[in-house]
Formats: sequence, C-alpha cells, structure tokens
Amino acid sequence: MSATVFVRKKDSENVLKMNGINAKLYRPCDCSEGPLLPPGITVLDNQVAGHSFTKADSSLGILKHTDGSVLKPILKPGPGAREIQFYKNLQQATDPVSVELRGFVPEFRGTTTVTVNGRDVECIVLENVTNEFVEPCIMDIKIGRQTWDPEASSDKIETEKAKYADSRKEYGFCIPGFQVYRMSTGKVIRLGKDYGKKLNKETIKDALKLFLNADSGLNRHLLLQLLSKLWRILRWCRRQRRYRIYASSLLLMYDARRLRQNLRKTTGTTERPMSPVLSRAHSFAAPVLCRAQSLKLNLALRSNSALIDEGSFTGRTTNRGSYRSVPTTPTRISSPGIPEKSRSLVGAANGIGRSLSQTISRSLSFVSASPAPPPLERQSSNGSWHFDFKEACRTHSLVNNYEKDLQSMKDNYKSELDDLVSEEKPGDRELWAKVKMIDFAHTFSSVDDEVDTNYLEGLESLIKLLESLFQDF
Ligand SMILES: Nc1ncnc2c1ncn2[C@@H]1O[C@H](COP(=O)(O)OP(=O)(O)OP(=O)(O)O)[C@@H](O)[C@H]1O
Ligand SMILES: O=P(O)(O)O[C@@H]1[C@@H](O)[C@H](OP(=O)(O)O)[C@@H](OP(=O)(O)O)[C@@H](O)[C@H]1OP(=O)(O)O
Repeated sequence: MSATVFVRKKDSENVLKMNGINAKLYRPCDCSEGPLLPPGITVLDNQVAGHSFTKADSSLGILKHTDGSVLKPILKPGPGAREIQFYKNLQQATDPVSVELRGFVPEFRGTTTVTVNGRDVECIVLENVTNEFVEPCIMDIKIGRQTWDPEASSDKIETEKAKYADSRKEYGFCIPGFQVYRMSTGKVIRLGKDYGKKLNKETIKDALKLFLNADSGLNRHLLLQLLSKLWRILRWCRRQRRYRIYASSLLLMYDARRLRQNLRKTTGTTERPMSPVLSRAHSFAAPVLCRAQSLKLNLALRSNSALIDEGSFTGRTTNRGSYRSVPTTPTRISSPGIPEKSRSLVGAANGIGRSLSQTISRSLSFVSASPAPPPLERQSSNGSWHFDFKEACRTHSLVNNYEKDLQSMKDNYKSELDDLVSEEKPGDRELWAKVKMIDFAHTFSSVDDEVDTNYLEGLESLIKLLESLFQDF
C-alpha cells in the first residue's frame, strides 16, 4: 500500500491521496452548521455511508440519541415503509430463519418522530451497534451485484448499474464508506462514496487492508473475529429462502483501542502504536488538564498489562423500558418481480443457533414497539468470542465442503484458530470486532423459494477476499 498524502486542506474540505486515489474526506454533515435538533439528539458523527445531511438537497443523515440508539430518518415513503415493516415482522417472527437473522441485525426499537430544522420526520429507532467501541473503525460494504429491487424504475436500474461498476462486477460488493483510526499515524480518516466508487479489482484489497490497519502487518486475531461472524451469516444465507436482500450493507466494526492493546501484547514491542487521543493531546499541547490526561494515558500505555478501557466491554443489562404494541402478524411483503435463477449453491449446514452478540437494550420512552422474544443466539450466548471460534472451527469445513478453493485456505489457518482458542485467557474474551447487517429498505420476501444468489455471491466473494489476506502477510 502506498502512503497517505494530504494534497489539499480547506476549512470545509479535506482531500487526500489514499492508495493512489484522490478522495474527499467524508463528513456525515456536509454543511457549515449542523441541523437544528431536539435536546438529546445529535448527528451520528461516525456514520460512514448512506444519505447524509446536506444543505443543497435537504437530505437527512442518521441521528443518535443519548440513550444509545440511532434514528434513521425516513426519506422516501415506499422504501421507508418497507424497512419499518421488515423490522416489525422480524421482531415478531418465530420461524428459525428469521429468528437467526434477528441476531445479525441491530435491535429494532420502534419508530418515532423527530423535529429536524422545524420539520417533523419519522425515524426508525435502532440500537447503535457502534456504542461499545472507544475508537470505532467501521466499514460499510454493500452486498450484491444487483442493488436495485424488483420495483425499481428503469432509470434507477441504470443509475445503480453505473455505480461502483468495477468492484461490483469483479466481486459482487462495493464499499460506499469507512472510517479507521490508524495505528501508524494516530489519526482517524473517513472515506466515503467518492473514494468507494473509484475502487477496482486491485485497489479494493488495499481499502480492506487500510481498514484493518494492515499497513505494516495484518492482525490475524482481528481478521478472524470478523470472519467468524461472516461465516455465520454465510451459513444462514446458504440456507435461507425467505428473503431477497437488495442494496443492504454489512457493517464491519472493530475497536482500534483494543487492536492497539492487542498489538502491544502480541508483539511485546517497546514501540507503541500511536493513540489518536495522545496525538491530539500532543498537538493541542497547552492546557494543563490536557497535559495531565496525556500523562495518565501515557502511563497506561507504558504498562504492558494495562488495558486502558477494559471496563467498556463488559456486558450491559437489558432494560427494555415501556413499549407499546404494534401489529403482530408477520406479513409477506409482496414482490411482483423478477424470478431468480435457481442454483444449487446450498451446502448442508447444521444450525449453530448461537453467537456472542450481547444485546444492548436501553429504555426508550418515546418509542412504539413491542418487546421481541430474544433471538436464540442471544438466549444462549455465553458472552465470549471463544464460543464463536470453537463453533466456527467445528462447522466451517462442513459448511464449505463444496468449495475446494476456500477449503485449502481454511486448512492453512485452521491451526491458528485452534491456537487462538487455546491461548485465550478469561480477560480477553470480550468481543472487540463484529459484523451487523443493515439497511433493509430494499428487502423483499422471496416469491420462488430459491436461495438469494445475488446476496450470497457477494458475501462469499467478500469472505474469500478477506481470507486471501491471510496469505498476503
Ligand atoms: N444501527 C446502526 N448503528 C450504528 N450506525 C449505523 C446504524 N445504522 C446505520 N448506521 C450508519 O449509517 C450509515 C448508513 O446507514 P443506512 O445504509 O441504513 O442508510 P441509508 O441512507 O439507507 O443508505 P443508502 O444511501 O445506501 O440507502 C451506515 O454506513 C452506518 O455508518
Ligand atoms: O447518489 P449516490 O452517492 O450514488 O447514493 C445513492 C443515493 O443516496 C440513493 O438515494 P436516492 O438518491 O435514490 O434517494 C440510494 O438509493 P436508495 O435510497 O434507493 O437506497 C443509493 O443506495 C445510494 O447509492 P450508494 O450508497 O450505493 O452510493
């Protein structure tokens, strides 16, 4: 990977050259002043893709509430209603496919109306899936070659086909945005659509490495955590025939703070990766408080055993608060369209039914939603990624018997998975990387009882590309 070069800097705009690509730094609020919002609600400053706040077309981005939720404004009635219905149905569903899917998506907390710039806007209320991360690195990966749904107009189909053409054609997914706290510089960068749209067969791998902070070596521990989540979703996807998921994203997330700690522990080096907090403290050196904080952090960084934010990753208690009921009958969303080609991609996979996702539920007095039965995986989670690895090791080869190309790679790192599991100490068990599926504005019920090959192929291709990184380092 080539180095980052900042080529231009204005008050309103940062342009940088990243891996040979000129790109504007993405800002979720691209206006001089933020929107006028009620108390307790602010712009989601770590939003990495999707609609953002712009003055020009009065588009609205994602908001966050101090209670730990995000609020997704409904911008278009059709897709908006579809996404609300998707979450409501999922919340009530009892079939195994939907119950498992519930563990892969943010918790749905109903809908609410927020006054934005004096206008009332209906919003979907979701768990903020980045909440527990101190320095959240987040990548939005839109899955599927086809990103238009069966109801799309021909204009929409043409626009969608023209975007991210190289990466979608090659891999069946694209990267509309990501942010990363960089180990090498101690700075956070956020690259958006304008960078993502320029990525091609070669540079998309660089983007993944950049996101994984792999400039000078891959942290295998990090990649394995992400892969263990993706394998689960893959297994679900190979079996499910209920949903057609278009233009939906996977959010890959990890905590750079924990990566830094992990690097220190595993390399045992005296050279410390830069902390963004420290680097900020250095550059704004003046205030006494700032120096004191910097000193305290420095001491923590110098202690090999110090886990600076160890406390941030413990499980939190569930408090659903007061909810009102919504209709309980799961309805099939009608899809007039496009019969999908049948392909026998499905491997015989047995249910795992568990993962380590620990749900963070907070009370939301303004939300209308009925309490959902907890997903199976949450009921039985033991709160440790240890379990996921074990399960992944046990089932992975079963799942992929028919994929010889992947099989050889898995054999290469299977022993590493075993090592990670056996090396693990109780204090290391908390999750610091995870994956969630988001954005269901274009998700439909299947009409033909076939596998969703469009989604499946994109997901398989992403997994394959990530697995190939093991061989690059
Ligand atoms: N539950 C969540 N928790 C934390 N961040 C979220 C959550 N949902 C969305 N985001 C952030 O907001 C971004 C956009 O989300 P989403 O894709 O749902 O919006 P959108 O406007 O529908 O996107 P698009 O323009 O692709 O239709 C994500 O990339 C992520 O950064
Ligand atoms: O204009 P962009 O950058 O290609 O982003 C589009 C865009 O936000 C579009 O919304 P709209 O202009 O149709 O309201 C999104 O469509 P949906 O709201 O139907 O999902 C696209 O998903 C965006 O594309 P992308 O995020 O892939 O760049």
